[in-house]
Amino acid sequence: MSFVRKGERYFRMESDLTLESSLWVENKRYRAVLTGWHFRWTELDKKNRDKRTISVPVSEVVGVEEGRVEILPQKSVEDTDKDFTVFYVKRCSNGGSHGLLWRLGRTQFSCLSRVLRDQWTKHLKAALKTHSPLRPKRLLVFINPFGGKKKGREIYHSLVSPLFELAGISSHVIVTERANQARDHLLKKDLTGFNGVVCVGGDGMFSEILHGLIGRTQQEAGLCEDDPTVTLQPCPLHIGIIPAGSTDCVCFATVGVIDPVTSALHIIIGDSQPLDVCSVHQTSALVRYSVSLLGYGFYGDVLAESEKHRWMGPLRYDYSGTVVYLSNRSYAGVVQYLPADPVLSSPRDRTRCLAGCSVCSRSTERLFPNSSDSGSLYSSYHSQYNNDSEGEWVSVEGRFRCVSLTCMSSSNPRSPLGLSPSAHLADGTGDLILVWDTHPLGFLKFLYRHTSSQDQFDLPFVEVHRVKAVRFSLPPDKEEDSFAEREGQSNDEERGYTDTASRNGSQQHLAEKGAAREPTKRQKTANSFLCGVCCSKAPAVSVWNCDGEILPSTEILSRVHGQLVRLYARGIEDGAAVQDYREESDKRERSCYGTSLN
Ligand SMILES: Nc1ncnc2c1ncn2[C@@H]1O[C@H](COP(=O)(O)OP(=O)(O)OP(=O)(O)O)[C@@H](O)[C@H]1O
Ligand SMILES: CCCCCCCCCCCCC/C=C/[C@@H](O)[C@H](CO)NC(=O)CCCCC
Ligand SMILES: [Ca+2]
Repeated sequence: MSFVRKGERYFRMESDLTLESSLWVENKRYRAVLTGWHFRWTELDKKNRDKRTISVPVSEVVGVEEGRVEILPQKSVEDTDKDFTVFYVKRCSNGGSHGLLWRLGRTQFSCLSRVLRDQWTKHLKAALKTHSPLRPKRLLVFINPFGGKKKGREIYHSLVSPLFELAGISSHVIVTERANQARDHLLKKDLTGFNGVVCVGGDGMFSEILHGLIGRTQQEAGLCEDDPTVTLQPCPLHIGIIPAGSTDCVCFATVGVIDPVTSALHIIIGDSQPLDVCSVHQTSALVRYSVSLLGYGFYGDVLAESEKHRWMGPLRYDYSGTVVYLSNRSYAGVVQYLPADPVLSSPRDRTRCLAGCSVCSRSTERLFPNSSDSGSLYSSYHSQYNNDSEGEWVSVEGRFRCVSLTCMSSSNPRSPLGLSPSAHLADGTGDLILVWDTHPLGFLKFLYRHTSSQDQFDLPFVEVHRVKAVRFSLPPDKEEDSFAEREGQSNDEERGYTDTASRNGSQQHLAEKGAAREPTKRQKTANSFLCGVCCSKAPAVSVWNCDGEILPSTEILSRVHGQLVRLYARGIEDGAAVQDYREESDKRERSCYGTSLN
């Protein structure tokens, strides 16, 4: 430890990264301390009995500038030689809902001397380098100018680019001129020097980036994406999502809010959230990848219907949802699945995957057993299939309202807890949700529960399984020309739950779930009303909705690839948990977390 005399005051340096001295903020004197992990300042006013401390984790410092600096509404620098400005992440409440909004906090400090100022800026910058190894230096940014409300360019240039500049990140920006341009660029062009890829757009644009990066990584590793048994190579580049689409489900489910500034700050500080990805194959050829929804039946039909009403914008999903619901369809199918280890977690354990999730961390340890530091993460990737004994496939057959597979919760503003509230972002499994054919009011109840915290799986015609892989096929009599049939013809089968039990090849299964029981009089009335509204002829097959794209195949095999990509995110921060942390540290040292309680 050394004490350095400067003027009449002392400041203390314990090592290269720690520093302590008096600093002034708006004429008030503070005791400021930089330890390895935190930068804290406490007011030294005798009347300040509470000793309020502002504490910012070094990993959440966005930038350190000499002088008195503002960046909003535009950058201005008052170049005084005893001052410096620290920018950092500041959390704001999000109206009580999950997920916290992040904003740029800024404090301008004054020192007694220029030497001391230089010490502070030097130490803070060095601490940043040491504690944030994944901060990007150079990013490749794709903007979809037509996504959502067509505000992608404006959002990037007014809200995101100034923050990147402040953080010293250089970016190469490409405004796309056609669909799949970003994917093709990532597949073919030189990506040397980039730490990550940022997509400004919605789920469709994210999917392009996902396909481009996964494809490029496998090409370079000499792996065949078509083979569902191959252990794919995780992508070395991180993906950042700046939400600017009409549906931003991946952003919502991984950050907790749909907010460009919050997402930009996660990118800047180099947050890293691994994400499971499902590969979807048809007869040994890769069809697509999915992260949020691989859905047959209701969700496929809604997407197909919504394509006819694109002019309605995001409202088309509500409209199409109503039309499809009223058409009261169910589909025959054979679903086979490979259960995940039930000891690790369950889709009905009522836990939530939040920032720092222990289930996902254990999965990281299993997948990357020899990596103590994130730099060597990919070199030690553990094969998911060759070392595990695969386990036994389970098969069920019957009529379904919908069959859905999601490898994350897929929470979104429409459904704040998502399709599977206890699913994990990075545990190497997906949740298979089977909704057996049922009466219309039952299905409405199932859908409605997605909008509240009521358990949508606690219904007799719904089951959920945590799985590693899923196969879907048509029952033997429906195998031929399924896609053509959907497109052109229809069969004469009548719909409705009353015939479910007799047609079901899985009687025992249904009996267990109670779906085969006789309808009540009230249910019969509702059903006949709804069937009057719906079309009497419906196709025998549905389509697959794969993250908002219709798949060209009905019979598929899907496999979950644990942690195949990494996002600049950290999972959903629970407002209550951060509050608890704040109160804890308040009790301990009367500090607050990244923001002043004043
Ligand atoms: N310049 C472009 N012109 C036309 N389409 C584009 C362009 N750039 C990207 N796309 C495509 O637009 C689709 C939708 O983009 P995005 O997800 O950003 O917006 P969205 O409004 O949420 O989309 P959706 O129409 O799926 O709701 C993506 O699948 C992407 O491939
Ligand atoms: C009576 C109230 C009924 C309310 C029903 C709420 C059910 C909401 C569940 C929403 C699940 C969305 C899952 C994510 C899907 C995305 O990968 C995909 C691409 O953006 N979106 C769609 O396919 C868009 C298709 C959206 C289908 C609804
Ligand atoms: Ca998962």
